Amino acid sequence: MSGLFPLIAKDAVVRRRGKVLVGPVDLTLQAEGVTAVIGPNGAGKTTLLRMLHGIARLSAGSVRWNCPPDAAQQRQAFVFQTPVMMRRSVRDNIAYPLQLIGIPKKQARARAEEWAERVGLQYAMARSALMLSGGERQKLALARALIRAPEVLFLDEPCAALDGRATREIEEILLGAAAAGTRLIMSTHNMGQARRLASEVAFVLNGRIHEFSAAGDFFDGPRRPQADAFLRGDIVE
Ligand SMILES: Nc1ncnc2c1ncn2[C@@H]1O[C@H](COP(=O)(O)OP(=O)(O)OP(=O)(O)O)[C@@H](O)[C@H]1O
Repeated sequence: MSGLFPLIAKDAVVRRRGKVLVGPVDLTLQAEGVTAVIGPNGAGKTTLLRMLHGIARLSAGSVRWNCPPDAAQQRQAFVFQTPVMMRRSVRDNIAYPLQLIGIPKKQARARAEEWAERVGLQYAMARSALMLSGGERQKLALARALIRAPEVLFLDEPCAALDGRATREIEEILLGAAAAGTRLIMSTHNMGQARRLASEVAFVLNGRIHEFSAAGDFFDGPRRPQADAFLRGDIVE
């Protein structure tokens, strides 16, 4: 099986109702690292992630992985900002992606147990997923995404509205996934989180990638004035 990377976007544009939401974007992502997508509200971070993942229809340009699109899709997962829970147990929710690809229920449930333990949800396996707290829901969403060992995991604000402790726990899971070889591409409003996790930063403003740099360089001294203003907490439009 060939590598998924590089991911190459060329002049990629997502337009809806005559308005450009993202683009044109030229971006090459390599196999290594954790990419943080940052920028003000409404800048286009979510749309950019959806575009790269292949679930936002392109209006122009291209987004290509190093393998055919169907195969690439199978090798990725996406954790949405507000994950959808099935009205079933935590165990069934985590096991579901494996059942979808034909793994027998018993085996899928055994793997779900392993993942519940890794994300710290083993105590909640029999509970309805609808009863979980925000932090628990995110852990479930991560276990459900990681159970198929995706090569790439997109995350849209995985810690939005979580407190410090839940954020730390989620970050530990993410670092574990990255160490195990999953490529992370995530949006975040939390600059502390971007500093802790990211090896590279894409700064998005008005649907364009204004700056794409190694995280250390970006946080030490962004090249673009808008990025600098954003990091200082100014309102950037
Ligand atoms: N399907 C759609 N049709 C029309 N406009 C949309 C659609 N989806 C998003 N938008 C608009 O596109 C812009 C970018 O939205 P997006 O959610 O990508 O930004 P964001 O940077 O993720 O924002 P936030 O930080 O607030 O989550 C916003 O102005 C939003 O209202």
